[in-house]
Amino acid sequence: MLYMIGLGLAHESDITVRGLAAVKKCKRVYLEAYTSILMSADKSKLEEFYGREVILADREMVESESDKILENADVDDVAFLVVGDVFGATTHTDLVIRARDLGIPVESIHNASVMNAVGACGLQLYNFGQAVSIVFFTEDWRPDSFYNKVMENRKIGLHTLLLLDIKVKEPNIKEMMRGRIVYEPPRYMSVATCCQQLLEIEEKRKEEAYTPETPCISVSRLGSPNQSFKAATLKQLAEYDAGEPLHSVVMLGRQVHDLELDYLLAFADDKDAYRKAVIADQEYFKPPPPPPAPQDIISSDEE
Ligand SMILES: C[S@@+](CC[C@H](N)C(=O)[O-])C[C@H]1O[C@@H](n2cnc3c(N)ncnc32)[C@H](O)[C@@H]1O
Repeated sequence: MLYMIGLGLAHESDITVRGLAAVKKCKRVYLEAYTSILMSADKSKLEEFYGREVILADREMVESESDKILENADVDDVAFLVVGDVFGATTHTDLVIRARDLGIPVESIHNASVMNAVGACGLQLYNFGQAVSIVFFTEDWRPDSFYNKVMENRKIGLHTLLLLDIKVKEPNIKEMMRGRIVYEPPRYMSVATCCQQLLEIEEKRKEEAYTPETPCISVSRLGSPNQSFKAATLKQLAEYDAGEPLHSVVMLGRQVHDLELDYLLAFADDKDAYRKAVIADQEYFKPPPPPPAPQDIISSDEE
C-alpha cells in the first residue's frame, strides 16, 4: 500500500492519529521536501517522533525516480509524507497515477493545508477565487501569467490567495556550466518581494487588475506558534517585514462582508485607512446597477 499522508502545517504532532499509525507500520517513509517545510520540526525531530527513518525526497526523486519510491509497494507499506495536505496546492497526482498503473493500492490520509487554514485571516473561504503561484523573478525571466487570473478573480469580486515560491536544493547554474553540482542555500519568497513583483507587473501591464492601494493581507507561519497577519495595502506590504518564512499573501476582492472587514481590522496598523482602502477598492469592477423591472419603467405618456 502507498500511504499519501498530510503532515499539517507546523509541528511533528500535527499529523493525524490515523496518519501516525500508518507511518509506524510502513517499511519506508519518504518526506516530500521541496514544495513546503514543516516550520517547527526537522527530519531528525520527525524520525524521533515516528520511531522510523525518514528519507528526504527531493524534486528529482519524486519527478524522475518515482520507481524507487514505489518499489515493492504492492507488497510492503510505503508512506509518502507531504507538508500540509497531500492534495493542497501541490497535488502529487502523478505519483498516485504511477502507483495505480503499477497496481499498487493507494490510501490518502488528509490534514490541514494552507489552502484552508488561510481562513484564519478572517476572510470566508467561499469568497476565494483561483489561487496563484508567484515565482522568483530573475534578470531575464519575469513571468506575469498570474496577472490574468488575479484579474478574473477581481472582476467577479473574489479574493486571491498568492502562494510564494520556495527554492530548496536548486543547483547553482554557473557551477553547473563548469560541470559541478553545487546547491544554492534554500530561499523562501517574502511578502515584500511578492508585492514588489506584483507592483512591477501592474506598472508594465497597466490594466488595473489591482493598484498600489489595493487592500491585501500578509499571512506568515500559519499554524505555528508565531503565526501572524498584517492587513495593509499592496504598496505598504511591499515594504513590510513579515519575519521568518513561510509567507503567503491574500489580495482582497470586491465582495467583503462587514464581518470579514471587522475581523481584518484587528490586523491593520491604521484601521481607519484600511477600511477606507477596502471601501475605495469596491469601486473597481463594480457591476452596473440592474436594469429597472418593466413595471418600474414609466412611459412619457403616463408622466
Ligand atoms: C506549493 S504550496 C504547498 C502547500 C501544502 N501542500 C499545503 O497543503 O499547505 C507552498 C506554499 O504555500 C504557502 N504556505 C504553505 N504553508 C504555509 C504556512 N504555514 N504559512 C504561510 N504560507 C504557507 C507558501 O507560500 C509556500 O511557499
